[in-house]
Amino acid sequence: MGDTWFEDRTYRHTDWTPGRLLDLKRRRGLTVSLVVPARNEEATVGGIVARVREALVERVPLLDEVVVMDSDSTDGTGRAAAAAGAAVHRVADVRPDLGHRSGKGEALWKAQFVTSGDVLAFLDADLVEWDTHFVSGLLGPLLTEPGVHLVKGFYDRLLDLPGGGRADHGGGRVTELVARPTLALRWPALSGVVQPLAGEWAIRRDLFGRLSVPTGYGVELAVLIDTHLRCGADAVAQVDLGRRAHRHQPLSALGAMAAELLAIADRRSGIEHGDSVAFPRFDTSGGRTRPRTGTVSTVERPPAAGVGPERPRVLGGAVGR
Ligand SMILES: O=c1ccn([C@@H]2O[C@H](COP(=O)(O)OP(=O)(O)O[C@H]3O[C@H](CO)[C@@H](O)[C@H](O)[C@H]3O)[C@@H](O)[C@H]2O)c(=O)[nH]1
Ligand SMILES: O=C(O)[C@H](O)COP(=O)(O)O
Repeated sequence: MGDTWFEDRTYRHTDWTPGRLLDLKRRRGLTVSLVVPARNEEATVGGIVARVREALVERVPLLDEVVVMDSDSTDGTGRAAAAAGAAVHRVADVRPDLGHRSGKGEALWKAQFVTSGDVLAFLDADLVEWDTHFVSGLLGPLLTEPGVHLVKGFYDRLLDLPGGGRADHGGGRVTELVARPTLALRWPALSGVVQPLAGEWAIRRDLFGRLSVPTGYGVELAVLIDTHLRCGADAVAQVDLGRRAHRHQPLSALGAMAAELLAIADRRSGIEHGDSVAFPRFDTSGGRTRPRTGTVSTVERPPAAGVGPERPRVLGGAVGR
């Protein structure tokens, strides 16, 4: 790790008040879009949008738009988000000429076609312990340091306990066991990043538009590594946001996420696995353990800046001839 990266590029959300950030934003003439990717988050997305809008649109207008990317939800996610005041886009309906993939990265990539902010900030929709400084806190380094292009949030990751209640630490299992060790071994300049997989991050649009984007959970790791490779570690900053709790995925799902992250990291080290990796799971029902074949997609979208305008749809005929 660069000797001084952590000291030079680590901030606390309390370093700036929202009012100070608004002043800086106006002086820099920048606009900010908040993007919330959501797949089946009916229980939480409405409350998240409502709180963000109240604090960061109505009270202190730091955000120019609040957009929810509805990622193939089968519940009332879109309705709840719209009722709370978000602009809602179904990912599959955005730029249909480019096809549709499932996954969180796809939602973030397509968000570039339906937002206009100079800065894009991201916030997960499954948060259960958080506050609106998760968004405003990310903006400080981007509004004060011209050399910073990507800001990651970090926090204590709480862990739900089996009998109820929450431990103050212990969440972020893939972060601790896969992402951070991978960075330490392959890109030690990034080993001071506390939460490389943080779903709360912000990036300048002109950089995001130049990066290829994994369609699944590899998006955060890829953006971090690629920002470092293109612009150097000093283009990355991190902000302490306090404490965070979210809805945990089961360990079996996290194994697939880990496999995807390793493949994405391999690709950036010159090891290519193709569009998917085989990742078996084990079925232990009936007292016997049997492997069930499974695959994890490692597809990436090309940089959005190189994607041309939407081709006109010709009713009843061929497209774009
Ligand atoms: O196909 C999907 C899957 C997830 N999400 C949303 O993305 C956010 C994070 O997804 P989640 O399944 O809760 O991921 P985590 O288990 O929390 O994974 C962590 O690690 C991932 C891999 O780096 C990051 O993408 C996440 O933001 C980070 O919270 C949530 O709002 C989801 O609704 C989608 O929009 N589409
Ligand atoms: O960031 C991670 O490692 C994954 O989101 C898993 O988090 P969890 O262990 O808190 O569920």
